[in-house]
Amino acid sequence: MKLATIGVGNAGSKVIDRMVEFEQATGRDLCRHTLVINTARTDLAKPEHVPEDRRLLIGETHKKAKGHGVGGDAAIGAEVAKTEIDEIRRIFDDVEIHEVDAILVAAGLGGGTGSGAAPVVIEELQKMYDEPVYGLGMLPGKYEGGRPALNSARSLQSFVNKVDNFIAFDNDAWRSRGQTIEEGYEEMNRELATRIVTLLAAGEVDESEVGENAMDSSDIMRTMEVGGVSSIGYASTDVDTPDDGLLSRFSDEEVSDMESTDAAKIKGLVRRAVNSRLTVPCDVASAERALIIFAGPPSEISRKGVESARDWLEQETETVDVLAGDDPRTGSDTLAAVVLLSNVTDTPRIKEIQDQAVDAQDTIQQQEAVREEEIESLITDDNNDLDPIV
Ligand SMILES: Nc1nc2c(ncn2[C@@H]2O[C@H](COP(=O)(O)OP(=O)(O)OP(=O)(O)O)[C@@H](O)[C@H]2O)c(=O)[nH]1
Repeated sequence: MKLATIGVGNAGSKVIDRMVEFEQATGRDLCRHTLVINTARTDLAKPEHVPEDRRLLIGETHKKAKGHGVGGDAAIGAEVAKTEIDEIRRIFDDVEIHEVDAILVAAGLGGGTGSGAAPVVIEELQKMYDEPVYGLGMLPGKYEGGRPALNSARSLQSFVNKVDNFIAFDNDAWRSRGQTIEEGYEEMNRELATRIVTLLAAGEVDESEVGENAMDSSDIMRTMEVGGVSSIGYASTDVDTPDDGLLSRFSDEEVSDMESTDAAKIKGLVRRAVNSRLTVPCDVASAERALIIFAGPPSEISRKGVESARDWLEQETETVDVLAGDDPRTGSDTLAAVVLLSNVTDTPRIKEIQDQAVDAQDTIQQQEAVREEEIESLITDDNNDLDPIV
């Protein structure tokens, strides 16, 4: 697939930056256009792989943002994006839309810029283009507290209603002990970039000289067209590509045994991808559609293995809509299986965030009411004998 990628806010921009890094390191060419949008000048300087002229600062003249971010206030994030929508639209004008199959908008949903501005950007993109717009959202950890949970629960509604498919990443599930927050985010962003690029870069070449089992962009888009929330599984293994003539040295029986081992390896890789940490933990059986991509040297991708892996996933997901195909990467020293579970409706973490958000909203409302009473009582004398000057 060929993508235009847009990072909104700090987390969204960092993930897009890591995607570009990963695709360059692995010889892929997924992100044909990149753009990052932020309300904080310092955060806008962080990406290492996004050209200077593809970074847009919004809210510089807003009385609260002033180029320093919106401090977690999603309403300001949305307001700033709406006010500067002409500027945002102008920067999209440079995107040669016929060169891309889809647009991906990434954001951390716990902050103010990502949660507030990204849905405004998505709404505009949907008006401007016919191509699908996908969302990629990082859900805040429970430990971050009520405000990020409230931002993300509300922003999730906007995202899912406006995008063609929303890929979720749960920071809680990916948190490791013994790391600073920055180290943790760095690792998460690399893991996420690996999954997204391995998935979406399949079928990026139009005139595929490779076999008929190659996954096509339209297959990926078909799996995602059901909308809702999606999760991604991934597993990889190192490969030792044998000499081409190696098999001829073995008997037919030996070759057949080796093929069964290869098939078992392929199936095992897919089981590992689904049973290890998904981008957002979910009940696999609640997926509406699924897709498996094998990225690696063609000689490592056993046909029998692909078929049995697909059969296995059909049973796990309880759906017949499971596609499996290759992304041949000759010369690659890894074989990866990436599994897209599209429209998963049973994701406990989203329920948890909503509960935390409702509690936070109640607390905020109560605190506001109490605060007004307390200020009133502080500035009023006991018998209310005094009047304000103006
Ligand atoms: N996975 C991941 N999540 C991050 C990272 N940085 C921040 N987050 C998450 O994203 C949320 C939003 O943080 P930021 O992206 O810094 O905030 P913002 O959207 O720029 O908004 P403001 O800072 O309020 O202007 C946080 O609550 C975290 O949950 C990151 O590098 N990786």
